[in-house]
Amino acid sequence: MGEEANCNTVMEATKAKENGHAVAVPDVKGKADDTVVAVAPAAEADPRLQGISDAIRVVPHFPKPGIMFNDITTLLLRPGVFKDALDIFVERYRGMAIAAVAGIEARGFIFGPAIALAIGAKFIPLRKPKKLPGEVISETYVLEYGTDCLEMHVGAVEPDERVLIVDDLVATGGTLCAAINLLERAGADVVECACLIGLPKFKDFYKLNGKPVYVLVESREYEK
Ligand SMILES: O=P(O)(O)OC[C@H]1O[C@H](OP(=O)(O)OP(=O)(O)O)[C@H](O)[C@@H]1O
Ligand SMILES: Nc1ncnc2[nH]cnc12
Repeated sequence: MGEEANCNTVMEATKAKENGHAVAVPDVKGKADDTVVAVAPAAEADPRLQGISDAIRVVPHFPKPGIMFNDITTLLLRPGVFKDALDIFVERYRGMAIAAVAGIEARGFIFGPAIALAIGAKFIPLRKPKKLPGEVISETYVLEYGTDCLEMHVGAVEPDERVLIVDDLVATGGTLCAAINLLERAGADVVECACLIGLPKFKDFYKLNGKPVYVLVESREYEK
C-alpha cells in the first residue's frame, strides 16, 4: 500500500475497482497506491451522471482570472437532475450505519441535509469562522491564496460515530482535509467524503488523509 497523502499535500490516487475490473486512476503524486476500492458508476453504466455533468455550468475567469468555476446553481434549477445527484449518494450511503452527515459551508449545505434525512442521519454544519454561537473547535487550512478556517460545535458528534463529509467540489482537497481533521479531533470515525465534482486528475475514487473521496463527475475545463 502506498504512502497516504496528508493535508499539506495533494491527494494520492489509488487503484479503483468496480464489477471486478480495476480502473487506473492518474497518480497525482507520482506514486500509485495498491488499495482497491469501489468507484462511482461509469457514465456509460449510469446515464444520470452525464445529466449531472451537463447541468453544471462552467464560468471562465470567476472569481478571478484563470479559474474555471463549476457552478452548481444551474443543476439546482433542474429538480430531476438535482434529485438524481442526491439519489446516487443516498443509494451509496444507505445501510452504511452512518450516524452523521457533516456538510461544508456553503455549498455542502445544499446537498448534505437532504442526504442526511434520506439515510436517517443527523446533519452537522461545518461553518466558516464566527458563525456558530456555541463552543467550537476550529481547523485552519491553506487555500491557493491565504488561509481559511472551518468550525464545528463541541458536542455535535460523539466519539466513534460514523460520519460522512459532503461538499460540492474537491479541488486541492484542503477543505476536505480540514473537515476530516476537525471531525477526527472530536473522535468521529470519518467513513468517506462525497462530492459532486472533482478536478479531472482527481476523478473517480481516491484517498485523502487515508479517507476515501467519492466523486460523481469530473469538472469540465470548458464552457458549454
Ligand atoms: O478542494 P479545495 O481546494 O479546498 O476547494 C474546494 C472548496 O472550494 C469551494 O468552496 P469555497 O472555499 O470557495 O467557499 P464557499 O463555498 O463559501 O464559496 C468548494 O465549495 C469547496 O468547499
Ligand atoms: N473551479 C472551481 N469551481 C467552483 N468552486 C471551486 N472551488 C475551488 N475551485 C473551484
